[in-house]
Amino acid sequence: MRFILASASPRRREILENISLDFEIIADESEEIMIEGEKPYDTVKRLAMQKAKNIAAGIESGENTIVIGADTVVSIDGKILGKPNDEIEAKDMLLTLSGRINTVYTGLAVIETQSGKEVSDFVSTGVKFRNLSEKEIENYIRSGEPMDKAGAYGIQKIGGLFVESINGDYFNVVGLPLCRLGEILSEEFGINLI
Ligand SMILES: Cc1cn([C@H]2C[C@H](O)[C@@H](COP(=O)(O)OP(=O)(O)OP(=O)(O)O)O2)c(=O)[nH]c1=O
Repeated sequence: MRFILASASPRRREILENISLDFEIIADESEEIMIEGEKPYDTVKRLAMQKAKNIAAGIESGENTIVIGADTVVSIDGKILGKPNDEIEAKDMLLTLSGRINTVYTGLAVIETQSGKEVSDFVSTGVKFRNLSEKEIENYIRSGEPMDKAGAYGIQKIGGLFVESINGDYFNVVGLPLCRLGEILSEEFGINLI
């Protein structure tokens, strides 16, 4: 079985490398469009499926291939926070997150090329931030870390200094809900990673 991760995210890559899965990376470059009023779990499932489908469409028939797509957003106050467009937006996001609980949603999509079977799901994790000072937010933005991350933070690096606790799967916050992925592969595709 051939595995393809349809993602440019180094975090997702690392999570799969850590379980010794033999996989290739083909990133989908298509635009991620937000739809007003769409629920965060629908957004992440839709975008994960878009990424997986775009890559699966380019796979030549031959070896049976599993294509995995994922998409992550942060949600707070009923609003979806994607990646910040600039440092001002990053600061706004971090001020909003300070001292409160946000919910991270990651959508997963798995496609098997030979059967054409498609499965998608999502996982959510609550993340509690301690109070952040203006100086800490400014220093964090200066580090460059927030700019390519949903909600303007990365729990796995410097952003971990802000996270008091989480409720749910840590890997889901980083961008790939590993436990759910293993379950989907086993239950829906008969593939056991362990
Ligand atoms: C909340 C949070 C997000 N993130 C990252 C995960 C994702 O890489 C990114 C959200 O952007 P995504 O659009 O989900 O993914 P991506 O653009 O990095 O990669 P691709 O579209 O090719 O799959 O935010 C962290 O690394 N740590 C965190 O704590």
